[in-house]
Amino acid sequence: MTTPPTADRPGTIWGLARRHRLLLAGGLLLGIVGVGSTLVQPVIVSDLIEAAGAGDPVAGIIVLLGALLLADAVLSATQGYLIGKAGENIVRDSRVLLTGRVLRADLAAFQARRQGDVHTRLVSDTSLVKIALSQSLAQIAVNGLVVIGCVVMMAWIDVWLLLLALGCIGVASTLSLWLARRLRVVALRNREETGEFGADLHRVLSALTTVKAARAEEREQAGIGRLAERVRRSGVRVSAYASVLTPAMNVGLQASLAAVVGAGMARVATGSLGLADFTAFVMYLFYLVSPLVLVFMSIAAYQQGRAAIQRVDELVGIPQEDDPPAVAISASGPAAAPEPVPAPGPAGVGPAVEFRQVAFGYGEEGRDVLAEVSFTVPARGLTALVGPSGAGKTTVFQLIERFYRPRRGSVLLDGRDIAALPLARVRGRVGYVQQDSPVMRGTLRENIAYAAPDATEAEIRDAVELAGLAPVVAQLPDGLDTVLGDQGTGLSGGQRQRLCIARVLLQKPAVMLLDEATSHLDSDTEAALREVLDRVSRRCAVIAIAHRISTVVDADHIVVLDAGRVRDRGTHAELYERDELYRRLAATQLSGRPAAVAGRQDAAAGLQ
Ligand SMILES: Nc1ncnc2c1ncn2[C@@H]1O[C@H](COP(=O)(O)OP(=O)(O)OP(=O)(O)O)[C@@H](O)[C@H]1O
Repeated sequence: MTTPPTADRPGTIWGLARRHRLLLAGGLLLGIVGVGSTLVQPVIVSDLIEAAGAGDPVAGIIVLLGALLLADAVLSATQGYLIGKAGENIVRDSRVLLTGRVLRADLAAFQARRQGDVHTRLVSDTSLVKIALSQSLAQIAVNGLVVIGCVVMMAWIDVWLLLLALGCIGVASTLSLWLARRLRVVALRNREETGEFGADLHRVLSALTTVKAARAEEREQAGIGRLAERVRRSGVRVSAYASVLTPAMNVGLQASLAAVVGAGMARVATGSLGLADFTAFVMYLFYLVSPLVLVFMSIAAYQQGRAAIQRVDELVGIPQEDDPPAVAISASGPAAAPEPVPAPGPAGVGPAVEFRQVAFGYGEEGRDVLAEVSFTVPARGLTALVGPSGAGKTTVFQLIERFYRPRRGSVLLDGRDIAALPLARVRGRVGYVQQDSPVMRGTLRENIAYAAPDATEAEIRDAVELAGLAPVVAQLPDGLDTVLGDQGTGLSGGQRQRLCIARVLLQKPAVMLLDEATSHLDSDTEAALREVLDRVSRRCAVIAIAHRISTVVDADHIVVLDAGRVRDRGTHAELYERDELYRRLAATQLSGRPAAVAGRQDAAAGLQ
């Protein structure tokens, strides 16, 4: 279920970095000019020594040296700013890209991942991407150039002294490169473990009341503490490799400095090397030290960043919900534009939803949760879906929303296979009040208008009124502008259900799905809401999963699901008469009352 690469999906983080190549190149260019001004300084100092020794005027040389030092500082500051800006741009782009990929991810692929790990990749791994792609690479490039320049100038002054210096530095460099490679491995492990830590924290915090009620705080703290300890251990290993890297280089450099000073002084004493040249050589060696150390430190940072890039890239590749392509591509080139999606038929004509021989299971290998399910839902009226727990009722709704695709058979909306319809169209025509009444942090108004952000104030108030939410809003200090906490804290379960119903009413869908949407309501509120649904069902199809007999009795059609199969269809009276499972459900699960009483009352209700 992957979406082919498109123009707005560059594929990798490197693609994003290329978008900011101008800034990166500008920064690099300034860095290179700065390198030039750095490299020329020892030559000028050498000239200064010679001029001073010969008694020539030195003022001009001193001014030139001062100007070079100033230029060096300005260039280095501007370079740092440009590279930093490019880095921030890359972080923003990668976060926007990742957010889009995650929001449009195939639901099964998304659910297979740990949510906290996704969060870690989005928030902290993207920050490391910046360090790798902008700062580290720029440091490696600019400081690498300084190193190369110094080596060239040193070779120009005295090749033998250079070979001596490089011999000592070479050993240290080889060791440092090996350390850098090891560092990448441990850094990747550290990122993975940080992801696991985030995932577990997310698991616990999203079920905090359950943790408290189960008195599991200590157990959870200990478990998360163990993960934190694993992160600490791999983090310490990262620090160990990173901190050995610089001293390893330093030792090599100091050894080479000692060797060069010893051998160089001997050469100066014999007169085979001039003092001015020797001074310039030693200056280049000093200039080499910190860029070389920086190169290796940047390699270390880059290796850590690469681990993050790998994780970010992997998340970018998450399978996407497949939308039918806008233009079909055939072997002979682009085919004609796709058929236009027909507008819904006139009132009451044709079924709103139809299941044709649908089989479905979660995951590639999972068992069939639905098998050969066929039924139709008229364009108007209330259709109830009943069946024992686990029969597949919610799954039916998820297929209508096209959260998942059937393994076999087809789901039709307005007579069209939803597999061929644009997702936005399917979800625009279907309103879904979910079982767990999801409400987000934000105001009541934002939550209600979530699926219809352009709704007018009057429309919002109508929906609030219809959903029976008006008395709740009236009691809240800021009315519709009251801010709700995460998962809608601040509202009761029943109030959240009404909010979700208002949200869907505002959307004015052609098909309204209600999954246990009235289970938390008291009987008065439910009766009022049933009247509303009755009215709504005169202008659209309402499909309700209900355990309450009151909803089922009123339904125009009832579909009985059992173990993923349609067992029977009919009205309450018909089913009560002929279906043993339905009678049992009506007597126990549907009513929650003792079988004998429920049977009497329900039969009476059904025969009304
Ligand atoms: N995301 C999922 N991944 C794997 N299996 C799932 C998933 N969701 C549901 N199932 C399985 O699919 C079957 C049908 O679940 P479904 O939620 O559709 O039942 P239901 O009839 O709505 O049950 P209830 O009345 O208890 O809500 C169950 O056996 C369940 O374990």
